Amino acid sequence: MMTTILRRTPTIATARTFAAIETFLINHHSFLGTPAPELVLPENGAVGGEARFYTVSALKTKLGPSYGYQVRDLHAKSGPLSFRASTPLGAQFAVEYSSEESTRRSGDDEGLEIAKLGIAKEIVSALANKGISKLFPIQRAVLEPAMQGRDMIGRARTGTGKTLAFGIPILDKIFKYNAIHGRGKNPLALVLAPTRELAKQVEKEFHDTAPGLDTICVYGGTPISSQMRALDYGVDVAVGTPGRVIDLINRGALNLEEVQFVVLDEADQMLQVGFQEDVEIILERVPKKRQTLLFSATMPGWIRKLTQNYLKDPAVIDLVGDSDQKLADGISLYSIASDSYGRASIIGPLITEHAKGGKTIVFTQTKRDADRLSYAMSRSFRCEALHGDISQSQRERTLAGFRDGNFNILVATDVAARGLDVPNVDLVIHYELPNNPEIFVHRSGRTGRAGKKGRAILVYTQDQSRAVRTIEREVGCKFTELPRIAVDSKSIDMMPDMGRDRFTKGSRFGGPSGPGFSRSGGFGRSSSYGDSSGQMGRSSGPRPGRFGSYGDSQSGGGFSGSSSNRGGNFGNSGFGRSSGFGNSDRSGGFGSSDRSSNFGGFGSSDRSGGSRNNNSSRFGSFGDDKF
Ligand SMILES: Nc1ncnc2c1ncn2[C@@H]1O[C@H](COP(=O)(O)OP(=O)(O)OP(=O)(O)O)[C@@H](O)[C@H]1O
Repeated sequence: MMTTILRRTPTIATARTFAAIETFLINHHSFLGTPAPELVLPENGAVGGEARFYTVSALKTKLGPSYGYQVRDLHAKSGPLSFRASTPLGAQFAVEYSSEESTRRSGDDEGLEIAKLGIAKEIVSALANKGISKLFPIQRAVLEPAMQGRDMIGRARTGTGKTLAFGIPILDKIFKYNAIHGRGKNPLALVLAPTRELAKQVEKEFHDTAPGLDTICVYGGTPISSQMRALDYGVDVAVGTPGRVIDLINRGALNLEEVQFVVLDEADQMLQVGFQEDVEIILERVPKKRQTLLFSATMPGWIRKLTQNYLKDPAVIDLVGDSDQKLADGISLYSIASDSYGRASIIGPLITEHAKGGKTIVFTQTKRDADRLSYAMSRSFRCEALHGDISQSQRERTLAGFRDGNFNILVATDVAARGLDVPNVDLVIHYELPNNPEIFVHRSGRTGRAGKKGRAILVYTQDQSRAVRTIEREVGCKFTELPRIAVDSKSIDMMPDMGRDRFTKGSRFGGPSGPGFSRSGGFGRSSSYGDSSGQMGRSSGPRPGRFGSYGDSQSGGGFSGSSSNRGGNFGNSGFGRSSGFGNSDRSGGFGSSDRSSNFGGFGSSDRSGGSRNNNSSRFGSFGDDKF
């Protein structure tokens, strides 16, 4: 109670605050049957005579320790003076750039000097502490329209700084807004991300960039109560995964009525079927008058059409454009053929040869393969697995250990494909073909970030060679073929089961090449990468061609371009609205164009409770543990 009184108290507390506290103490202690402590007014901090104003810090010093009460300021951190009590009237952000800056902007292709942009000093110095003093191209391109309040679709290659591209203008605007209106309890910005790890990373980048603002990251797999408490103290920015955000809304803990900025990071994934329903539930709670920003390194054609539902007159900032090359510049690509049995055994030699002591991420299609491969490799290397069936606390420990260099090889499902920014990942190995070209771009993009160089190696079976060419065409890249690595039977025996059942689920590239391939109804390997039980499909919405495979269809496997609606129970993987890309008229080629959802099975929830008030519950959850 006292905490609440003081938390809701402006930085300057009046005698009224004291009266409220006094009453509380008397009532509370009479209830306990103990004498109420005498309230000692602070000597310091009084402003003016009889008005008796006291600083909150004086109150905290005096009252907190003396009486054993926890006393907190409004939000966890100190902010600008005054308290924003009313609902804001909409964006009131005027940003002037210095003329010097304007000149620079129109000129050369050097990064803009952040210190000269009129951005809040705190942001400038926080960025400088991180060694960031000039904007990257996407940041430069986004800044002005973002500052003008434009909705936006932003595309730039992996590792080119998209987080700060939307982060800097939003944080700057919040600083300026708070300076005028004071700080409020409800967030002004909401950032949605598809995985917990990415949400955490984005929140950390926001926090590091604006330490004076309060940011929170909300995601499943962690106690909701602490997130509710933190929200109750008030935040400026909420970052989270959709499931947990909805939970918090339903529990009345997260109020989005004051949100003025919404970001969908990895927008093409956030708007894939499954996530999209959750995103829509959330957007219904956000004021219509807002600025919405969609960012990703990949923006398939369908997304542009879909965004009309979410964006008003968006500025499209596309630094990839029609360029054939969709990968980040510094990534060298290699491919290597292997048969299914031998593929696990060649990973070690590939790492030894190509990682050169740096970090490696090996991407598998299934959680089971991630576990098995990491287990098998752990006999010779220090490595760990990361996927959605691992407890959240272990996921966090694993990622932290990988970042810190406690081990250098991470074997992960596509839960790690998007957004993760781990320094010094020198090598990415696609242990199996990804489900679609977007995922290939994102997986590969875990290396070669922020101007650094990196390598990505695609392992394929001989009968997937057509699919490899298709990737080259779609991604605008060229693989350098590595010589086959001879594998002796002893090392295969050390990798029991690896590769034997790959095609019972998993990649939509490539035809069957190993025993254990089982197809149901002709396209059973329809892509779920969780082992999670699939739910039903849903028939709604005219989204074509999402079942296409781009396998080599020697065996008739390339199911291409069902014109179907969403969903269906295909194969053994549950939810089948996965992934085609390519033309539906190309049998066995990429399914036509659209919505290349790459995930089939619905994993269990990112939501730890709360009611779902919407038909999307029929899908089970789309939490990130589906990967
Ligand atoms: N202006 C800058 N100067 C130096 N480093 C920067 C700058 N902007 C961002 N970075 C760094 O570049 C790295 C990549 O940034 P970020 O993760 O935002 O990339 P991204 O474009 O979002 O990548 P992805 O598409 O994989 O999500 C981060 O480590 C970030 O701190």
